Amino acid sequence: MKKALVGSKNPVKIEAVRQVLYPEFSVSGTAAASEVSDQPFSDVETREGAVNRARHVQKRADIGIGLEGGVQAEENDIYLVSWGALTDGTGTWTAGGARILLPEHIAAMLRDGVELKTAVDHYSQLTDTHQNEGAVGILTAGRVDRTALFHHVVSLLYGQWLHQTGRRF
Ligand SMILES: O=P(O)(O)OP(=O)(O)OP(=O)(O)OC[C@H]1O[C@@H](n2cnc3c(O)ncnc32)[C@H](O)[C@@H]1O
Ligand SMILES: [Mg+2]
Repeated sequence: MKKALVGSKNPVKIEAVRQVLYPEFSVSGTAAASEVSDQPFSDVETREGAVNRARHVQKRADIGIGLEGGVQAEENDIYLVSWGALTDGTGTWTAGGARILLPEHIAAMLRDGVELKTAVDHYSQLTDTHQNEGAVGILTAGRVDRTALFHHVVSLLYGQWLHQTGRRF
């Protein structure tokens, strides 16, 4: 079986990739440096983190996948953003996920330098939300959780790869 390696140990990221790639690929995750801030603060930085993670892990698998969460400011608002990258060593494909407005209480903590996962745990009075429903799950009353958000991103990545390398339309 071909091997896909995810550049993270976060179970929600690995599960999102497994849902899309298994059984065509075996799927596992390992720590990989994003080489960006722990809290990426723009689409550019978040995308770069995803690409770096994917490239680092691809050397140990057939395809490498990087998924990165971040935030992007628009006027006075801050949005949660998600980016993904897939590389097979010959090319790299990228895609972004849905974005959602962060409540002002969370946005204010981010402006003070607090990491999103800490702000969301504080806001929700829960723990380890980033490895479970995620900010998006909390903010949508469970309608869209973090696995579902990354699932969509991974489908976009895998679909692009099939389209351009497998010539499937
Ligand atoms: O172990 P890794 O793969 O690093 O997983 P992570 O949960 O830290 O996720 P990211 O590094 O991709 O996310 C960057 C920051 O944004 C936070 N974040 C992003 N999306 C989130 C979400 O849906 N819920 C909670 N925190 C989120 C995350 O916890 C980090 O503080
Ligand atoms: Mg992280």
